[in-house]
Amino acid sequence: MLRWLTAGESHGPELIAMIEGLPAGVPVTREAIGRELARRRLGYGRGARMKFEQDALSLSCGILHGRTIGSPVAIRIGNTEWPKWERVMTPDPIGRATLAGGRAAPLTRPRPGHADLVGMQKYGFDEARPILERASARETAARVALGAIARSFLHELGIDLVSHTVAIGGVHAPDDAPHPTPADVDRLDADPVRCFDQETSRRIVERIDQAHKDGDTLGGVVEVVAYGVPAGLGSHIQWDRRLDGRLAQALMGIQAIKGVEVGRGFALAEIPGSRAHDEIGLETIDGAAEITRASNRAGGLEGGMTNGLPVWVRAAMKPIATVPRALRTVDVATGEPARANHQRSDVCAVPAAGVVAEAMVALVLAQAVLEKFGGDSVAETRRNLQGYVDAIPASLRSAGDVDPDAVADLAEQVSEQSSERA
Ligand SMILES: Cc1cc2nc3c(=O)[nH]c(=O)nc-3n(C[C@H](O)[C@H](O)[C@H](O)COP(=O)(O)O)c2cc1C
Ligand SMILES: C=C(O[C@@H]1CC(C(=O)O)=C[C@@H](OP(=O)(O)O)[C@H]1O)C(=O)O
Repeated sequence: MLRWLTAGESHGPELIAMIEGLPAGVPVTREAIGRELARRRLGYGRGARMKFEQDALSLSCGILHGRTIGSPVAIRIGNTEWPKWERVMTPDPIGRATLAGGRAAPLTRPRPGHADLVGMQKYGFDEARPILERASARETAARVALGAIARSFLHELGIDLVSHTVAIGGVHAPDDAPHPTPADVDRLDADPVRCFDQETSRRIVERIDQAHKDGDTLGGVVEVVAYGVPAGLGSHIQWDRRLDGRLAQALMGIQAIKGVEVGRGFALAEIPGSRAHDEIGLETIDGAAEITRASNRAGGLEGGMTNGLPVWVRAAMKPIATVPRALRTVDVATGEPARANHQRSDVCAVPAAGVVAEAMVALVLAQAVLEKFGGDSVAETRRNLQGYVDAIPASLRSAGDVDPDAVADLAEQVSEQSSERA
């Protein structure tokens, strides 16, 4: 079983990530993980901290000469901000009274939308510091590091992922905008908001500038597409084995993600079945008849299982909770109405959330691959996968990838449906 955990506070000395259950032979280097961590720091609209803090990465165990050896992998990501926080965040029982104000001042004005208030209520604290430290999305650096390893494993099996920004602050890429493939990752990462459509990107940057001027924050929507995923990961047998449900939890488990969509998700609820599903056809390819699909509105998942088409999921992020034009709250120290704590913050972290979403999808897919195919070495997993694919009878063979979404087609159907309703 592939399982992973993270530990660490936002302003603590380090984040720690651990993953167990990977086969031996997965290529892993500091450079490759470092590249993924750097991608997570990208994005127009991120706050001051991203400019001066680095992810100080070290690989503690489980990797020898650039490959996993089958034992647990542990990763350490040092917070280079630590020296400034060493006293405030010390694990030693120094007593709060010995700390002066500034960074050490109790955070008694909980921010609406963050974990502050409910965390204080639940864990019995009179200020938010012990809550926000772990609720902070600083933790996502640890997940991205783990995701980099999962990606590498998937890549060995011909599975590759890409993520991109679909919308920020109400500015959407057109439904018929082309979809990126893994070959487009560099181009996407070079874009200030990781959006594939240049005109949308330009308008999003303007929108972020406006929010910044207004002392406001923004959310948005990201999409992850995984190519080369074999049919049959996940299962229809029990609710908790459905891969769509597991992906939804993994995405919803990212800080500030409030909605998840599989394939055309919500749009499918608007149209009749005759227009919503991916019709099955036959095509002769190299002299053999193969099963084809006219579209991929289901996002590569039917009955909780992958169906051999690209897996396609979206996640909606709420706006950042630390709004510069601070929201109304209560100062729990005085019992008086107040404005929420605000020091510094991202205006928008949607592009980074896309990279985190990619990592979470990679981890869940790697877990599902290992459940189905097992293997103590990558070579064994590959053999098992190939054996399974080869054993599918000719009459059930699929032609493989189609266009990932047929979005334009569906958009047309949705607007037809709206005009029918009107
Ligand atoms: C990559 C990323 C960066 C974030 N940066 C900030 C930030 O700078 N300030 C903030 O208040 N929230 C930030 N958030 C969101 C908070 O972590 C989130 O609002 C908080 O955990 C509560 O959300 P929840 O209700 O989903 O748990 C960020 C989230 C992500 C994914
Ligand atoms: C540090 C990261 O993100 C942080 C996530 C975050 C939050 O509240 O979620 C708040 C901000 O931190 P601070 O309050 O110290 O300015 C972000 O910078 C990171 O992504 O590496």
